[in-house]
Amino acid sequence: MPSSAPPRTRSSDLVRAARREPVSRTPVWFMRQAGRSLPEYRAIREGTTMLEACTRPDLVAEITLQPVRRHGVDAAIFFSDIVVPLKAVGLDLDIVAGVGPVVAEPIRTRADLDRLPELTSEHVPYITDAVRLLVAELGDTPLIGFAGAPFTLASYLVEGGPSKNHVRTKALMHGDPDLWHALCDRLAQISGAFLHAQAEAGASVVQLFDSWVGALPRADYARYVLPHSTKALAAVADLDVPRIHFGVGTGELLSLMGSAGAEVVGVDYRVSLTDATERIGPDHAVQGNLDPALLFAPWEVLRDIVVEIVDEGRRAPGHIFNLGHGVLPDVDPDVLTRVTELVHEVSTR
Ligand SMILES: Cc1c2[nH]c(c1CCC(=O)O)Cc1[nH]c(c(CCC(=O)O)c1C)Cc1[nH]c(c(CCC(=O)O)c1C)Cc1[nH]c(c(C)c1CCC(=O)O)C2
Repeated sequence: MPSSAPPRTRSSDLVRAARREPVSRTPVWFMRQAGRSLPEYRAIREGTTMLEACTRPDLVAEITLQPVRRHGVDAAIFFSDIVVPLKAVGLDLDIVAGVGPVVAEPIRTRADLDRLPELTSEHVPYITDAVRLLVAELGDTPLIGFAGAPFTLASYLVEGGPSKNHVRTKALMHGDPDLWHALCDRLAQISGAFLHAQAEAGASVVQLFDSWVGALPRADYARYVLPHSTKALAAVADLDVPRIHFGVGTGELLSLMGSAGAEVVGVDYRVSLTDATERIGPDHAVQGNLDPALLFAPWEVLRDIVVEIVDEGRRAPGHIFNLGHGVLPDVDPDVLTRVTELVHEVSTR
């Protein structure tokens, strides 16, 4: 199997945990560890829009490294956004601070699909450049590449922006299944190619974010989502990189998500790791699942909860410690450092 990931990260605890191999201690990283919780991030981002920052390899590399230096986490997550590949293929969209991705003209008809060509690595030279810079800097620490999953991307494209109820998305899915599948097939190509570009340039692990898929019942997930997420994950099957698949509110979907092809299933904080492991089965590692809101709780309380999650994780086939969703912007970053140290301390084998 051809491997593009740097061989020196092969024996890292993160990669080993993802492969359900023994680790020296539980690896930990935090979704959204780079970003507004860090004063050094707010300083470096001043005067640059989010999407502009994503196209500058020097900025991307520096922002990606900031939380690794500060917290001593076991992985870097590439600084970018799930909508960057959509912008790269020419779609008119922006990331509005405090709101999220906003699409100028939503995609709702077959003709609209023409505005969404397939992605090749030529669309994203700044991504592969940034990955190469990072891999050189990171040494033994793995870099996690990522993409948005077809459902979550489709939701932004069909709604035109963030949505609470995904009304237009669900109406399209059920009202015009052919168009839905055509849209998601295209998005699976784009996400898969985006993951492939990052892994080929040196990312050691990839994560497919299906953040909003918890809005669906199992039957709809199986029919309208699973084949497309499977295609996106299969796009990196030729590279030696473990895959993580995560969504929010996915308690009812966990077993199906496990069948999409990833080695690791991300678990949000609504389901215990013990229950999640039972649902997903012995062939997958799990990632999670501290409630990001609990980072605001008194340390004595937080401490016990972190220890409990580490203990549950030790009984799972493999465990990567993380939050159950992203870091909230106003969290005290010192708490993240303390959690990292605690996970390492109590899990050392
Ligand atoms: C749904 C989703 C998006 N983007 C992403 C997801 C999936 C993860 C999740 O469920 O949280 C993925 C993402 N977005 C960002 C990262 C960077 C790496 C990291 O996790 O540290 C990652 C992995 C940077 C970002 N992406 C965004 C920011 C904030 C913009 C800024 O700092 O100016 C960052 C650091 C913008 C963004 N982009 C999106 C949202 C909801 C927002 C926040 C809007 C806001 O509250 O301002 C879409």
